[in-house]
Amino acid sequence: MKDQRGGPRVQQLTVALRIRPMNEAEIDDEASFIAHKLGKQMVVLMDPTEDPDDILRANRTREKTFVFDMVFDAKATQEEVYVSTTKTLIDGVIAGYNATVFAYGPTGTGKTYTMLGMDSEPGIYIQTLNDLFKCIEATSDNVIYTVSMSYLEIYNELIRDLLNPTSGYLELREDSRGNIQITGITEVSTNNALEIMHLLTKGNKQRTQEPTAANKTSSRSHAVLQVKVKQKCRVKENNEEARVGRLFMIDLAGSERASQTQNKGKRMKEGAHINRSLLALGNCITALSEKGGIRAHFVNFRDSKLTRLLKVY
Ligand SMILES: Nc1ncnc2c1ncn2[C@@H]1O[C@H](COP(=O)(O)OP(=O)(O)OP(=O)(O)O)[C@@H](O)[C@H]1O
Repeated sequence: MKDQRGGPRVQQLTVALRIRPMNEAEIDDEASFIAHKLGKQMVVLMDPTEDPDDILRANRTREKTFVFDMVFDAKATQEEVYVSTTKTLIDGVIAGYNATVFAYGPTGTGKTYTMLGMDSEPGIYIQTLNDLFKCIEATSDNVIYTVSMSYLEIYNELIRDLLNPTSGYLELREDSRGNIQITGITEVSTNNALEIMHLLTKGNKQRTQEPTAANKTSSRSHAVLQVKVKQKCRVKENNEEARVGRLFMIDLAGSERASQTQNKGKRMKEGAHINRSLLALGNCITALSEKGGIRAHFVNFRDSKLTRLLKVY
C-alpha cells in the first residue's frame, strides 16, 4: 500500500481471477456462479438456470461482465499464478518498497491452495521466498540484507501468532511516528525454503478453521505472512539509514454470504466480522487507488485490524 519514498500510495493494482477445477456435482451446486472465460481477460458471469427461450425473462438477464488484468483457468499451475501476480513485486521489496498480495474469494474456492499450496505444489508464499533469497544472493555484494518473517491470523478482530499460538492474543500498537508494531510477535530469520514450508504448514494448522456448509475446513480468519527485508550498505562511512521493504501475503477469510453457508450463532458472528473487515479493506483500497490517493481522500485504516496492520510504516 505504501511507497516509502513518497510516491503514490498505490503504484500498481493488479486484479487477477483464478478459476479452480470443479467436479460435476459442484458445477450443479454452483450453477448460478459458473464463470465462462471469454478471450484472455474478460469474464462473464451468467445464471445458467435462466432459459433463453423464456420470453417473460428475455430482457431481465442477470449476466454481468467483468474485466481482470489476468484470468487463470482451471488448468493453471501454481507457478503460472505466482509468475503473473507476485514475482514482479520482489525487486521492489528488495529495493525498500512495500507491497501486498491478497487471495480473496468465497469459501472453498482455493485461496489457501493458492497462497500456501502443498509440498508437491507450493503456493505463492514459498515461490516468493525462494525467488527473494535468490535475488538477494545475486545483489548482496555491497549490501547486507536481513530477511525475517512473521505469520499471524486475525480472527474476530483478535490477533494470534501462528508461529507461537500459545502466546495468546497480541496487541497492535502504533508509536508516535505512526509505526505499527505487534507486541511479542515471533520473527523468524531463515533462508531455508523447506524449513519455511514446514513452519508455515504447521502455522496454518493452528488457524481457526471450522466446517461450514460450503467447506469442511473453512478458514475463519485472515492469515498474514509478513516478510521484512532490511538492507544496509557494507561501506562503513555510508551513513544512510537502513532501508526496509515489506511484503504482505494474505490469505483472506472466505467472503461467503451467510445465506450460502447456512451459518448460525457463532459461525454467523464470525461471518459478520469477516464481512466487516473485508468491507473496510475494500474501502481503503478504493480510497488509495482513486486519483490523488491519501492526499485527496480520507482513508479510514482504523476500521479493522487488518487495515491498521497494512497502514503505512
Ligand atoms: N487450483 C486447484 N487445483 C486443485 N485443487 C484445488 C485448487 N484450488 C483449490 N483446490 C482444492 O479445493 C479445496 C478447497 O480449497 P481451499 O481450502 O484452498 O479454499 P479456500 O478458498 O482457502 O477456503 P476457505 O475460505 O473456506 O478457507 C482444497 O482441498 C484444495 O486443495
